[in-house]
Amino acid sequence: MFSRHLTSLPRLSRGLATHSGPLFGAPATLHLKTGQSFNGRSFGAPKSIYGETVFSTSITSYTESMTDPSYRGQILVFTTPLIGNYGVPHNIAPFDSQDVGVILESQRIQCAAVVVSDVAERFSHHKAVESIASWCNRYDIPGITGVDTRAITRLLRDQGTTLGRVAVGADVAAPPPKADEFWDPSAENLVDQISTKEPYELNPTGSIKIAVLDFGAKANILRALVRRGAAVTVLPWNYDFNAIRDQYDGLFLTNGPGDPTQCMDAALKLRTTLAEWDKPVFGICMGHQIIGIAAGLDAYRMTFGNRGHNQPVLALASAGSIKAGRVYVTSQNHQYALKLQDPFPQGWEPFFINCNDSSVEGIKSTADSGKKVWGVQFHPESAGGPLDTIEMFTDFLNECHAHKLASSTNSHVDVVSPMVEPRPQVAVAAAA
Ligand SMILES: NC(=O)CC[C@H](N)C(=O)O
Repeated sequence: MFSRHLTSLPRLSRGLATHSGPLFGAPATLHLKTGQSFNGRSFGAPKSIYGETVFSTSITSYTESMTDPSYRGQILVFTTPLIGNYGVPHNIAPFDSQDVGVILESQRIQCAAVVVSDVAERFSHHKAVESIASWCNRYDIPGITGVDTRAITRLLRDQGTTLGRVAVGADVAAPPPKADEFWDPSAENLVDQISTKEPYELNPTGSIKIAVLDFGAKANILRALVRRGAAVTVLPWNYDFNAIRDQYDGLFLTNGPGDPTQCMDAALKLRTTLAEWDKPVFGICMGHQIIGIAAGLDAYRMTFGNRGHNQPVLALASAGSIKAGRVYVTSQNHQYALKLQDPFPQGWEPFFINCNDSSVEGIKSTADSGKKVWGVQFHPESAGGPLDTIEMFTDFLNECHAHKLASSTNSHVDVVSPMVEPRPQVAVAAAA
């Protein structure tokens, strides 16, 4: 099977990369800190790397997953056996204030390494310009293929997310690393490494002003706001938003990598915001965890987290487009979650619960709290789909418009209508 892939290398000439040396074939081994090792073949960058080994049950969208900044520091095991069959698109969208400059979730591959059962070198898609191996090579990301990803996943599911090392080439012959040699990305503030260093604006002429705290934003979150007419100011994760909050109609907190308790600075600032500011606030994944911590909930580390595009969540309350009692299929990528506690902090209630493991999937301010604040553990914007909950962005912006109207003398209110996500437009423009 492996040799079949070698036959399609000429196709790489359409790509952007130049390559020195073979993209496939060197021996490679995945070592887990718990003592297990899996031998396969290397693809992408021929280098060894440490990381946290996690698995994703996504069937498609490896390009979006690999560019998701929340995967920073992680060795990503795909449970889907064949990865790479539709190649990798050109990841540059024409930059203007309407969009975020890329068609994937960020400008580069963010995960530390990828683990695949059967990587496809022969790829086919009208937007593809290179193979996953070529792409990994350009971003210096190692991959390992030809390993039993089902066995690895079952291990990770039983023993939990585990530190690992992908050893490539000469390192394969070396003994496995000792327990204290493994690098733990969660011990670092990964958010600080990835968040924007300076504020910047998108769509400055938009009809409603939204501040975004960037914990490692996926591009499609910014697109989802801009496409619905928001003027977006993206701020560093620990920016003193309270000093400028009067300029904005709403606050959004993004996804981000690592342990949320590394971002206590942001949670404490947000606690002040929530106490003193009554405009709408919406957070996704890391943003939701920060809202929860600010509200007085605790975050904990799950055994193996939830990663995939097929996570069912049950709505416990109705708000905007979300109806209590319905199950929504969602995209997720998280290792931490908010603890379900009874009673919930005053003024807060659970919003969603995971149908598989009963973890908290969302919280919201109660109707009598006088606030409009929501956090969701899943990704409503999911670029890889499903889009069951995408209209939560419309709901958020409509609440911002309504609040703006209520606090002004102007009687006209802009209303954002539910919309079909025009996601492919950006990609078409890039490919043309
Ligand atoms: N996608 C995210 O924002 C993930 C949040 C956090 N890093 C976690 O793993 O739980």
